[in-house]
Amino acid sequence: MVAVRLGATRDGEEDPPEAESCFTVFFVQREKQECWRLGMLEFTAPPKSQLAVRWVNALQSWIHHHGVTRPKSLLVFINPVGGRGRAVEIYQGQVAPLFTLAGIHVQVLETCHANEARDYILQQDLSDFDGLVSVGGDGTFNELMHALINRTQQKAGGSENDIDAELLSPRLRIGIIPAGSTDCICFATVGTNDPITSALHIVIGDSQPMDVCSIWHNGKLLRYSVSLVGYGFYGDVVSTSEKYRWMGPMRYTYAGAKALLRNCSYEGTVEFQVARTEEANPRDQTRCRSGCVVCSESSKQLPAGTEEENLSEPEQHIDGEWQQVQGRFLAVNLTSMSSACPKSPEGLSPCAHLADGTADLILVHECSALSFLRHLTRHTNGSDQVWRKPLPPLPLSPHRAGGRT
Ligand SMILES: Nc1ncnc2c1ncn2[C@@H]1O[C@H](COP(=O)(O)OP(=O)(O)OP(=O)(O)O)[C@@H](O)[C@H]1O
Repeated sequence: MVAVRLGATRDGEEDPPEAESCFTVFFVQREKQECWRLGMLEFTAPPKSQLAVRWVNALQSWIHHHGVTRPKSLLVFINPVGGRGRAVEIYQGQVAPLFTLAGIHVQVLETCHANEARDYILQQDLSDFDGLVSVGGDGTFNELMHALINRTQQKAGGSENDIDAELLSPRLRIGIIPAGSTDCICFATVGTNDPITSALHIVIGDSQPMDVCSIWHNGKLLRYSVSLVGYGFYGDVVSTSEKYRWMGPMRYTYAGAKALLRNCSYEGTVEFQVARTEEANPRDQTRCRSGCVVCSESSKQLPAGTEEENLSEPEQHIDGEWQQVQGRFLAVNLTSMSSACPKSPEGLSPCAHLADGTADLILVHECSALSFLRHLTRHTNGSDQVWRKPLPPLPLSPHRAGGRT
C-alpha cells in the first residue's frame, strides 16, 4: 500500500473532502518486466456512516506501524545535464507527485556543476533526512555514494587511505531515479530503468544492500565501485566517451566502435583468489533482486543501530592460494553486480549477486576484433560467456603495452 485518502480520485482529480462516504487506496501494481505502477481502488461506504473515515484511519495507522523503513524525509539531488537532459522533467512529472502522495517531505537540490552534490553531502547536516535520492545516471549515483562513504569514514575518524581499514556502513540509503545515459546501477538493482518503478520502491521503503569494491594504485585509494571495473576495452570506452559527452547516450556506441576497431590489447598479470560460494554460483541461473535470499543472509552481518554510522564486518569469502593469469588481455572486467543495462538486459554476469561479498572476473584474452565483437554481442542476447568465476577483490599489475597502459 502506498497511501490511503478520503474521497474518490478520478483522472487525477480528487473529490471535495465532503465526499466522506468513499475512500481511495493507492497501491503498488506489478506489471511486466519488473515495472511497477500506481494502482488505485475506490471504496464506497453507506452515507453518513463514518465508516469510510474509520477505514482511512485504520489503514493509515497500518501503514505507520508496518512501514518502519519508509522514508519520511528525503534529500533529492537532480543532475539537469545527465543523459538526455530530462532529469528535472522526470522528477517533477513522475516522481514528485508520488512522494507527495506518500507524505514524504523532500528537499530538492538541482546541481549547477559537477561535485556540488558531493560538497553538500560532505559539509551539511543530514540528520533530518532518512535517505538521499539521485536523479541522474550512474555518474550522479557514484558522486553521492563516494560522498556518503567519505562522510561516514570522516565522521567516525577512520582513514580511507588505509587498505586494511574496515569501511563503515552509512546510515543513509541512496534511492536512484534513472535519468542518465546507461542507468546500469538502477537497471541491475531494480530490474528496469523506469522512474515510476524506482520512486515506488523508495516510497515503500524497499532497500537492497550492495557490495562496494575499492580500487587502489600504489597504496592510494582511487575510486569505489558498485558495478563494473574495466581495464582495457571498457576502460578505454569510458575514458574516450567522456570527450564526446555532447553526443549524449550515443557517445558510448561511438567510443565502443572506436575501441573495437583499434583492437588494443594489454599485457599484464591478473592475480585472484577464488571465492567460497556454497550459496551462489555464476551459473546458478538466479537473478539477484531486492529481497534476494543470498544477499539477505550476507547483509544480516550489518548490525542495525540508531547511530549515524554502523560498523560493517564483511564476511570472509576468500579461499586458498592466490592464482595468476598472465598474458595479453583485450579486457579485464571485474563486476560486483550483473552490470545489466537496457543495451545488455542480462548484463555481463547475469547471475552475479548485489551483496554477497564477491565479484565476478571476466578475462578476455587477445583475439581478433571479430571474435571480440561476437563476445560483445553475447552480452546483448543473454548467451553464456566464455569463462566466469566469482572472486573477492583482486590486484592487477599492468605492464606497458603498445605505448599505452
Ligand atoms: N549541473 C551539472 N553540470 C555538469 N555536470 C554535472 C552537473 N551535475 C552533476 N554533474 C556531473 O555529471 C556527471 C554525469 O552525470 P550522470 O551520470 O547523471 O549522466 P550520464 O553520464 O549521462 O549517465 P550515465 O552515468 O548513466 O552514463 C556526474 O559525474 C556528475 O558529477
